[in-house]
Amino acid sequence: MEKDKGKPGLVIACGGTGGHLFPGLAVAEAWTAAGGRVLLLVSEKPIDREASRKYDAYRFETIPALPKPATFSPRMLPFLVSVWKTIRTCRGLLRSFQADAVLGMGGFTSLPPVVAAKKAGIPAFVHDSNALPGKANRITSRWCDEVFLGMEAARSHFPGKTCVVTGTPVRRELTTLPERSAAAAKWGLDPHRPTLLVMGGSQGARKLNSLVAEAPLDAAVQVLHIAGPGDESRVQEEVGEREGYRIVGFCDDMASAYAVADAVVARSGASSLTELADLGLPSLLVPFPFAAEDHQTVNARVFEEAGAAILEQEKDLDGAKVASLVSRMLEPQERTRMAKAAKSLSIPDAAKRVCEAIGGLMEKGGSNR
Ligand SMILES: CC(=O)N[C@H]1[C@@H](OP(=O)(O)OP(=O)(O)OC[C@H]2O[C@@H](n3ccc(=O)[nH]c3=O)[C@H](O)[C@@H]2O)O[C@H](CO)[C@@H](O)[C@@H]1O
Repeated sequence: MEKDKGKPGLVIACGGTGGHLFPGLAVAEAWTAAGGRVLLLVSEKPIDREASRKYDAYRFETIPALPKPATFSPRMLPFLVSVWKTIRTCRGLLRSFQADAVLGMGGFTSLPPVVAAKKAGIPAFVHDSNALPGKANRITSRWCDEVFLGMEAARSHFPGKTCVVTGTPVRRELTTLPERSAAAAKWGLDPHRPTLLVMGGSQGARKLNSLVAEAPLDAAVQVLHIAGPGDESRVQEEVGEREGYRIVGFCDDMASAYAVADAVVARSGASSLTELADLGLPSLLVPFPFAAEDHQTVNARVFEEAGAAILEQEKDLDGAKVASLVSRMLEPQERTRMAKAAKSLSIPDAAKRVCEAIGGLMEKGGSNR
């Protein structure tokens, strides 16, 4: 590919899930706005295709998603062979794009591009958005010049590394929401009624969906329920015909969804939490129980301790309890108090901070490895 001379080229590895892709896209927006070029590396997973559809102005390349098997599993050898092959593919991509820096947004999909950057003598960075960083990022950080963090709580997990708390980048479209009335009209909802947004992360959440579907919510409360790809019709069956209850599969207009919400029931993935903090939305957080090392509980605890959220484990909930907690969050005084606490956790301009940190290191003369 022709290099657009003078424009610094950043490769962003952000495949595997919305929690990597969307912050990666936010960095792409900030980097190009500052005059740079970007190449986004995603996986072949359907969620990456679905979630990146709206962003076709950017150049995307796919590399394999690399789920790491257990250390002594017979699948370890094929995994290492795939990592090695993907590092070679990435070296070719970095060369043809004439990359000046590489940023991994998490997961083992970030490892090969970061290692390829080290081999090419290009500065490399990793961003971790969770309070308890993933194993992949802890390993990948060994090849990185600096580590960017979404939350201060993660710092102690990267001993000996230079860590910068940048916050987690949020897409530009979520920084200014549409009018509530326009958003309500889009979803066929009444802007004057209290509205609950239900979201299970970019890949949905079956059990959480059912808990809300069976909750005997106050009749005045409307619901916008993002069921996730593939779970829409099952949730619709569970809910039945209920006035003021909208169900969608994957939502490609989160700005309109947030604009109509007064309170949220959600998993506690880091990007969702960052958005709730930025927008000052009270939440009932139900961590995905099988998330690696239970990191979603650690994330949710940060919000619970700040008074921004109610934290409940899925196993301790039933429909009736969900309904009572939702009523509590929607009570005006409680809602205001929680909204303020959520806002206090917001780190604005995270994408800009990431870009400035990368640019700063590039100016200092690139990789210090
Ligand atoms: C199950 C699991 O292990 N999930 C992890 C995954 O994020 P996962 O993708 O599950 O969840 P996150 O909350 O981090 O991100 C969801 C993102 O998708 C967007 N969205 C969601 C639904 C939808 O229909 N449309 C849409 O655009 C949200 O606005 C948000 O930006 O990586 C995160 C970052 O390491 C972790 O914190 C999560 O714990």
